[in-house]
Amino acid sequence: MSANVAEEAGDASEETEPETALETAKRQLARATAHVDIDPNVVERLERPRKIHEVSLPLRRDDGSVEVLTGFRAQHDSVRGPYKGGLRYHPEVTRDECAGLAMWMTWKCAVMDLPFGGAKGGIVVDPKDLSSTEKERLTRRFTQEIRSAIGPTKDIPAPDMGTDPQTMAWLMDAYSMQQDETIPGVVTGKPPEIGGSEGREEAPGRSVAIITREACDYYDYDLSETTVAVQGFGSVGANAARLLYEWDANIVAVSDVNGARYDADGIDVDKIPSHDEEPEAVTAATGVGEKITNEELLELDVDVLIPAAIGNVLTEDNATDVSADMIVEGANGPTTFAAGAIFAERDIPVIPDILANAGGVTVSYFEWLQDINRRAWSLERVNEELETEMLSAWDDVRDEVEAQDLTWRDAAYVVALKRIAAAHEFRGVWP
Ligand SMILES: NC(=O)C1=CN([C@@H]2O[C@H](COP(=O)(O)OP(=O)(O)OC[C@H]3O[C@@H](n4cnc5c(N)ncnc54)[C@H](OP(=O)(O)O)[C@@H]3O)[C@@H](O)[C@H]2O)C=CC1
Ligand SMILES: O=C(O)CCC(=O)C(=O)O
Repeated sequence: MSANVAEEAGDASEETEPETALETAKRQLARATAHVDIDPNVVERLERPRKIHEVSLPLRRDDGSVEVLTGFRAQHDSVRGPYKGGLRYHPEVTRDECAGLAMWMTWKCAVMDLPFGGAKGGIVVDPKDLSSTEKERLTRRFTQEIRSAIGPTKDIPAPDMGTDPQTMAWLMDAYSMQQDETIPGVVTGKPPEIGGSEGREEAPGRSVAIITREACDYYDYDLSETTVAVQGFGSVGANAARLLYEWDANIVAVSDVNGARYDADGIDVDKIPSHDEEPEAVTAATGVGEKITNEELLELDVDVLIPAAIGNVLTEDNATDVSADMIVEGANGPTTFAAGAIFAERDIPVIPDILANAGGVTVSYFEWLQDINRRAWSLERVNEELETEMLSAWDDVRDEVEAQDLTWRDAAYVVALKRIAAAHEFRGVWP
């Protein structure tokens, strides 16, 4: 273990409370700044979001009753371009979670060298409790409430947990109606029929698969002999699992919210519907391996573990029991700061979310370009350009890992912070 890593691992023993995404993001930032020459005033500015919009959302239910829900849009930093990031519908959304996720979007866009800053939004609601018409009314109301904060050159939402291309279509339509003109570039992740990009839905999972493939190559694993466990079978998890399966990896476990399916001989993941095709279908898939819990999946003795569902699943409580040789983060923030330190101490490489799942925002950028030019790209072109961008980001991060003997997360932060610091330097942050 390197001196840097050993020093960082020492912090783990003090962790007691569960971390919020914002706390994890701030601790990660503080640790990474030690490895990059950056003005402390810029760091102080980056420790907090620039704005958080909080809105009340009256929702008329189909039965006529009314409920008032809460929504957020956190905007972290826009020095490199308009704010960019997903919109999440989930019962555990909080102000701090949106702030932490917005921070991660700033780093993610900078790691990929995209001309965007970071944002994230959310509504505190269980989307499984909403009918389609309720979800549409809620999305239109949210758009109405945040209309002055978003726009193609201001802040561009996209899908995240609990939202999908249809949600983005409603958002685009509501915004366009308010502005009295059709403005496709206000959101990405729309259906291709209204200016969305081919390949956007599969993109975060595709990038997770590409980065897993590169990491296996780097650590000398033959992909066809690599065992992989994937938590979550949604936009990220299912697409990553399916592509890795197509590339001959041995997917031994996949999961949904209710539990996981495990087969040491491998699972044909094409036979299981994704969350989008049918929620909770993994555990319902009879005849596919044995049923285990999500907690057991995280501790399976596999080559690669891909947490691709929710945040904070790898904590100091289970980090010592994780038996995977490598972790590739499909979800945002699946590893707490304390767990990250334990993995560093145990020499388990963790390829961070801000690199691994960045294919989503990268194809969102392609979509934004297509909207500006009013010209669609073919799926083949999208996937080719995504591959190029992912390999270039992988090389940038790997170079920092090797140059400074850093963890993969610290190295990705260094790549991002150098670019953000340079932009702040040129633009000037002080009045
Ligand atoms: N969509 C995107 O563009 C991007 C998403 N991400 C991140 O990836 C993660 C997953 O997002 P996405 O794939 O879009 O989400 P989806 O809503 O498409 O899928 C989520 C999946 O996780 C499962 N799940 C939900 N809650 C739990 C839980 N408590 N324990 C275990 N599994 C659970 C769901 O199961 P079930 O079917 O049973 O509900 C489903 O399989 C999030 O962290 C998101 O921020 C990152 C980059 C881009
Ligand atoms: O596509 C985007 O703009 C953002 C996707 C997202 O929210 C994420 O990468 O976490």
